[in-house]
Amino acid sequence: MKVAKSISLDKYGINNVTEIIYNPSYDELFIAETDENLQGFERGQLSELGAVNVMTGDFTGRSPKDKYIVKDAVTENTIWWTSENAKNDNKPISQDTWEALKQNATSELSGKKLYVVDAFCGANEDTRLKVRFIMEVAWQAHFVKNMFIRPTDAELENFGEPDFVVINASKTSFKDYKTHNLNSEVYVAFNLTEKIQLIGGTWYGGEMKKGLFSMMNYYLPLQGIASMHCSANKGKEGDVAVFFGLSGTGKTTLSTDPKRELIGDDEHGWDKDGVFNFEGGCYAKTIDLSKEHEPEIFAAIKRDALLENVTVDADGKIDFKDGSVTQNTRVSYPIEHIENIVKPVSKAGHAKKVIFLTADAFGVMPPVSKLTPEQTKYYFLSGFTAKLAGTERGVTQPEPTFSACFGKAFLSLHPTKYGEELVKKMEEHNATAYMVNTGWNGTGKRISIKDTRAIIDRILDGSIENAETTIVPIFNLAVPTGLEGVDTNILDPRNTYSEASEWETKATDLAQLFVTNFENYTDNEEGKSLVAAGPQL
Ligand SMILES: Nc1ncnc2c1ncn2[C@@H]1O[C@H](COP(=O)(O)OP(=O)(O)O)[C@@H](O)[C@H]1O
Ligand SMILES: C=C(OP(=O)(O)O)C(=O)O
Ligand SMILES: [Mn+2]
Repeated sequence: MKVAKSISLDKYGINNVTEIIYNPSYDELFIAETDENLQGFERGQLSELGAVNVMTGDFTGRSPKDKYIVKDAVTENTIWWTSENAKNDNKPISQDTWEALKQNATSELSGKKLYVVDAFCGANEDTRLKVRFIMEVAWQAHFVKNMFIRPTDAELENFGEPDFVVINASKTSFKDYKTHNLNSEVYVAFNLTEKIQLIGGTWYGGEMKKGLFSMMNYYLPLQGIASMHCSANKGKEGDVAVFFGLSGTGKTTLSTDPKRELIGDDEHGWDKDGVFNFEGGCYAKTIDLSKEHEPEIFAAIKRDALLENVTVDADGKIDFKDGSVTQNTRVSYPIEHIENIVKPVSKAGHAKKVIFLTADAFGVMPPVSKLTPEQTKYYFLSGFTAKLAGTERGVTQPEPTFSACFGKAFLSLHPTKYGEELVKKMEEHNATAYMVNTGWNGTGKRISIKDTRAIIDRILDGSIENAETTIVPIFNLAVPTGLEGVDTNILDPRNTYSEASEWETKATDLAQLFVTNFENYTDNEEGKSLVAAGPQL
């Protein structure tokens, strides 16, 4: 323990704590999480790459159905609440239910030896949250140390009172959920007045990371700052690119580019000075991970990285191909495990290129399209992709989905708010947008990482602007007819089918889904005017 601190957890309702391990070092965490006396999911296993692997039990992905926000004077008129006509994951709970959940979590943690980790969410001092994580499981302390911004000793000394507190009681769950009309024993609950997140019943690390993202998505747009579910990197000329996309579309894979400095792989803000990371680490998918296709991520899996739900045999040998526990196998690592990163603070200038990643399981979308400003707004609000199996509970097959702003599950405010903030920044800084399909085409196969990387290179070096384009009908998307380093046969998706009419049938079906989904946004003039930028039947 570098900083000796006397912290009382009584104010959170956690009493009689026997010991507090405060901001432990990586070495202390390693010893604690591999302790042979640990049982069950608490115990990590050392793998051949030096990283410890942990299993998270039933919950190997987020559980959006168990997410709740206390509806009170602070949130009543600000949160984008779920409604019968427009369902989302922001389900209201009463103060009474909150008290019951808090009682459940705090009584689990009372009387125990606990870990407390203080860290930052957000790279900029003026908008970051000082977050305190409280938990009884060592590897969870390791996870948040990897994922959030690690304060220096001096910053820790002056940390003061946290802006937000996360109480993780994953070992217990809420048996009395039916009385309170909740979905299950599991809870991921937020109180914006008390500024506390409670977790019970799920061990999935992603709940802590994405929970705070939802909170940044609340606070930043209200201050006129774009808050984005995207990765970001910076080229040699200082040129910044952001890559939006739902889980599994390639944010982490494609932003980790040895030619460019990584800013971050998942959550960013865009303010008057530029793009900045919320996090201090990355959370990469490891299913089918190969040294050949993703060498930087592979190399990041070493001591201090933390594997989740990866198959490791008794000798520590890893099988990244095994998805028998979940398709959503993961590794978290501090961003410094990637060699080419923006240092010392994960921030850079304004973005010039905005890329929307979609993993289209229908085989309709072109691998790359140039978007007009109107199409940019339309496709951002639509947030089309296929949900891949695993990251959310219950999703076992790729499912076509419209996830507003490419991150509906994490939006605390109405989607149009995120659209407004993004468009404002893009217009101010002359940024252009592209849609990149990292999913499937008429061949039935996923577009190769190699082709996608070459497409991204041509967007980022600007050469795509010189390419001739053709308009793909129905969607009216401009696609280049040739790009250096990219298989020409795949650029127009119609050419990947033996009969172009097969594409047309699928495209018509998908266009219908777009049109229906966009009805969520046509209750005002601005929304109505965007319909013309979408697919036309
Ligand atoms: N063409 C492609 N582009 C990007 N990723 C691809 C592609 N084909 C397959 N993949 C795989 O898809 C997954 C993308 O996941 P990831 O980059 O972690 O997504 P995200 O960060 O958006 O959740 C990785 O497992 C990657 O290996
Ligand atoms: C960690 C998650 O997302 P992503 O795949 O975008 O990193 C998640 O949705 O739980
Ligand atoms: Mn990711």
